[in-house]
Amino acid sequence: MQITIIGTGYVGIVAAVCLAKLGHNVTAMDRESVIQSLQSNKAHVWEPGLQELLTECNEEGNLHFDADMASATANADALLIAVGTPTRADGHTDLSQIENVLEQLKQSGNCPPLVIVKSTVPVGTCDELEANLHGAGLRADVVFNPEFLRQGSAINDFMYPDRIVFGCQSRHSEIMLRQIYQGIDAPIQVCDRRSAELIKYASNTFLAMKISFANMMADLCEGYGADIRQVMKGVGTDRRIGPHFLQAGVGYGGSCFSKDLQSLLTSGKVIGRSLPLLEATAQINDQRIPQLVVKLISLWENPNGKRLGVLGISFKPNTNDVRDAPFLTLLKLCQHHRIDVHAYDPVVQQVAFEGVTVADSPYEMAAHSDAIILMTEWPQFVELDWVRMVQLMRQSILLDGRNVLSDEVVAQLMELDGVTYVPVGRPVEQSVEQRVY
Ligand SMILES: NC(=O)C1=CN([C@@H]2O[C@H](COP(=O)(O)OP(=O)(O)OC[C@H]3O[C@@H](n4cnc5c(N)ncnc54)[C@H](O)[C@@H]3O)[C@@H](O)[C@H]2O)C=CC1
Ligand SMILES: O=C(O)[C@H]1O[C@H](OP(=O)(O)OP(=O)(O)OC[C@H]2O[C@@H](n3ccc(=O)[nH]c3=O)[C@H](O)[C@@H]2O)[C@H](O)[C@@H](O)[C@@H]1O
Repeated sequence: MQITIIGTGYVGIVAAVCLAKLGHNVTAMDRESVIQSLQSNKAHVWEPGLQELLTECNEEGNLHFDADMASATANADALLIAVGTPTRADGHTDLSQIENVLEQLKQSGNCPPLVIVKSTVPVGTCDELEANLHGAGLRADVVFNPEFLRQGSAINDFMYPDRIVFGCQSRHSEIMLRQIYQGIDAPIQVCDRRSAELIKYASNTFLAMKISFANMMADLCEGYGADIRQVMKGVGTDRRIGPHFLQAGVGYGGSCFSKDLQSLLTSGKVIGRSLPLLEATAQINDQRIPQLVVKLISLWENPNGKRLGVLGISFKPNTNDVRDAPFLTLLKLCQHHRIDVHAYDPVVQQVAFEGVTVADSPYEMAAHSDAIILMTEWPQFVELDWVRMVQLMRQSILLDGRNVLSDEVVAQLMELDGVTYVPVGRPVEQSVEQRVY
C-alpha cells in the first residue's frame, strides 16, 4: 500500500521505517531541514535501532522523503498524521499542527481516501476533522489509530504491540487498516472513533496514576521505615495489578504523560466533570522534585554555592529527549537556591539551558561535588565504580532517585567514612562516621 506520513517526530519516523519494513511504499513528509537530514540518511531523533533501520529502508528503496504536500500525497492510498499535539497554556490541546495539515491537504487538492490520525487528540477531534474535509468536498474516511510506543523501545513497541486499536466508522476503512498492519501479530480492537480517542488518554493517565500511587506509598514507607521496593513487589505480583509502572522515584516526565493528563482534565471540565484521581496524580508528581530538593538541602547547612552532580538529563534512559524531563525542574530549583549544577548524560551532551555544566564523564561530574542525584536508571550508571565516585566527591551524599544501586554496592559504600545514601521510600543509610547515637 502507498502510505504518506505527515510529521517525522518520534512517532512519525518510527511508523515510517516500520511500515516500510512491513512492505509498504512509504513517503514521509516534514519541514525542509528535517527532510534533508533524512534524505542524507541521518536520523534526526536518537532512538535505539532507528539509524540502522533507516539505512536498511533507504537501501531497500521503499521509503521516500518529501517536504511538499502535493507531491508527497500524490497516489497515496492512506495518509497517516503524526504531528505534535502539545497543551496550550489554558489547558486545551493545541491542534494547530493538525489544522495546518488539513489546510495544506486542501490546497494540494490530493486527499487519499483514508486519513489515519495517530497523533493523540481529544475526544471528538476525528469527527470534526472528517466533517471539515467533507465540507471542503474531500471524501476521506478519518480514523483514529492511537500509538502506544515508548521512547527508548519505540521500534520494538511498534512491531510487537500489546494491542492495535482502530477507531473507525466504516467496514472499508477497517479493511484498509488491517492491510496496513498485516505482518504484526497483535490483537486488534475495532471500536468507534470517540472510544478510541479516549482509550489513548485513559491508557497514559492510568500509567501515570500507577507511578503516582507508587510515589505516594514511597512517602509513607519513608515515614514508617518500610521499603517501597518490597511493598511494590508484593503488590505487583498480584496478577490483577501487575508489576509494571510501580517504580517509585523522581516522578514521571516526558512529552506525553503530563500533557495528556492535562488534556483529559480539560476534556472533563468542558462537560462539567471533575477527574479527582487525575488531579491527585498530577499533584503527587509535581511534588517529587521539590521534595527531593528539600531532602538535599536538609543535609547541607547552607545550599548556597554547593556543587551538585546530576546523573541523567533526559526524561528516561535510552533517549536524548529532554521534553518535560524532571531534570529541568531540578535545575530551576537549584538555580533558585544558588546550587551549582554539573550534569552527565550518556547521550545528551549539551543542554540549551543556562546554569548547568555538562561533564564529559560521570567521574568528572562527581569530582568536588557536595552531593550526587541519580535521576535516570541508565544501566551504565548502576555499573559505575561507586567507591571511586564517592571518593572523588567533596561531601559524600548520594541521592538515588530511582532506587537502582544494589544492596551490595550500598553496603560497600557504608564501609567508607562519611557516606550518606538517600534512596526513595526507604530509610536513609549513613556510614559509621556520620551516625548519630
Ligand atoms: N513521543 C512519543 O513517544 C509518543 C507520542 N504520541 C503522540 O504522537 C504525536 C506526535 O508526537 P511526537 O512524535 O513526539 O511529536 P514531535 O513533536 O516529536 O514531532 C512532530 C513532527 O511533526 C512535524 N510537523 C508539524 N506540522 C507539520 C506539517 N504541517 N507538515 C509536516 N510536518 C509537520 C514537526 O516538524 C515534527 O517533526 C503527539 O500527538 C503525541 O502525543 C503517541 C505515542 C508516543
Ligand atoms: O503517549 C506517549 O507518548 C507514550 O507515553 C509513555 O511512554 P514514554 O513517555 O516514552 O515513556 P515511559 O516508559 O512510559 O516513561 C514515562 C515516564 O515515567 C517514568 N516512570 C516509568 C515507570 C515507572 O515505574 N516509574 C516511573 O517513574 C519514566 O522514568 C519516565 O519519566 C507510555 O508508556 C507509552 O505507552 C505512550 O505511547
